[in-house]
Amino acid sequence: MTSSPGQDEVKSKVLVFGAGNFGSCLADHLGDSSHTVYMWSRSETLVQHFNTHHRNLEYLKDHVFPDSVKAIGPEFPSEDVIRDVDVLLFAIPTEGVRAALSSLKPKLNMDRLPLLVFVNKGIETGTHALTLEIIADTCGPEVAKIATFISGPSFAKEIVKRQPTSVSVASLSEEHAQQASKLFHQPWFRCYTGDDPIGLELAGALKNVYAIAAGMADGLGFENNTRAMLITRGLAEMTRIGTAYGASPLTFLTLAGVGDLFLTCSSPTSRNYTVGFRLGKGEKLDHITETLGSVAEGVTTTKGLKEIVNDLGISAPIASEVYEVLYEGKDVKERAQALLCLPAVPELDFPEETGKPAARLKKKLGVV
Ligand SMILES: NC(=O)c1ccc[n+]([C@@H]2O[C@H](COP(=O)([O-])OP(=O)(O)OC[C@H]3O[C@@H](n4cnc5c(N)ncnc54)[C@H](O)[C@@H]3O)[C@@H](O)[C@H]2O)c1
Ligand SMILES: O=P(O)(O)OC[C@H](O)CO
Repeated sequence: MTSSPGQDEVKSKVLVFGAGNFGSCLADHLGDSSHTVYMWSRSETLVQHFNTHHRNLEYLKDHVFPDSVKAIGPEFPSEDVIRDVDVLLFAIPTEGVRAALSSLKPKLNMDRLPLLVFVNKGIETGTHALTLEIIADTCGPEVAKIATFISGPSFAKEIVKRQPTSVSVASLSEEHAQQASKLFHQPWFRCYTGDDPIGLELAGALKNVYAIAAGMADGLGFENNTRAMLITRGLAEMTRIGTAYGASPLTFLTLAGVGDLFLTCSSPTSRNYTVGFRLGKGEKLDHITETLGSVAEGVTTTKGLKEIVNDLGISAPIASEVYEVLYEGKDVKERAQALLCLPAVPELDFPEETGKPAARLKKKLGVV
């Protein structure tokens, strides 16, 4: 596939934080589009091997990366490197974002901020903060207001094979959402922009919890009807939570919402689905996470989501059952049966009170 006419001809310097599946996949994607890419890893062995062989020792092992991608590390990137690039791309799990941004902040040139792109899909445990809030806490509201977020149905191992993929790109700043879209957009990686980063973040984080539920159902031996039920009722639940939070309900019908929910609830390529499937087969959570070899953000997000749902005082039966299995040691089969025995309710019910958490967050950012 050739590049589309009229795409961005300007070549950028990009620093990717995280050399896992998605960090290296996006480094490859941007390097392929002739941008200059630095990829930071905390592993010295990975850095040396990558720069010698153009391969990642730990993730996407079969893939050969273009010369335009150089690994750096294991030390956190220097101020010189950070101030020299146009784009900072964060592809590390949500639990690591606060520490990374705290190290970054003193090195940022606040008079000439780079484009900041976040692709993690999770809710922070303890604070139950979205990444938008973590950015505000660590780097200040001015940085959060221009931060951009990418989410959608996008398995790293398919992107490196140039399987046509589409994602949602959102920011409180339309200008910056456009910039991020322009940077990534290719015929095989199509970007659609939006202005609801809170909804996009919630959609990307929550679909991981429902992917665990879908995996559990498959692991227990349930078939296609059951998976379709979980996807659809999961979407209803995500939309109810997101609307109560203050996101647009329509965001849950985007690539970042139903698109990614479909993908991760129906494929063993999904790590979250795999966690659920293995739980459904009777394995213990600790053993699964120790042997998975990569992060499944839904596991920690289930904890943060529980607090959000409790604070909002709304019904989220599927997420609650996932929480009970993961964190209260309840039996998967017994919790699935409990879900099936819930009384009949109206199919569509939106929360009466909406918007408080998003309003609080926007106030923190100085956005009306
Ligand atoms: N893999 C995918 O297909 C995919 C697609 C879209 C979004 N994502 C999201 O991207 C994020 C990263 O996922 P991934 O697939 O690359 O995970 P991964 O487990 O493959 O790699 C994570 C990387 O982050 C690094 N890391 C972990 N904790 C860190 C910390 N505290 N500080 C700095 N670096 C740290 C690891 O060393 C590793 O390089 C997740 O939020 C995931 O949901 C992944
Ligand atoms: O492997 P998962 O479950 O983390 O899913 C990866 C991406 O989020 C798919 O879009």
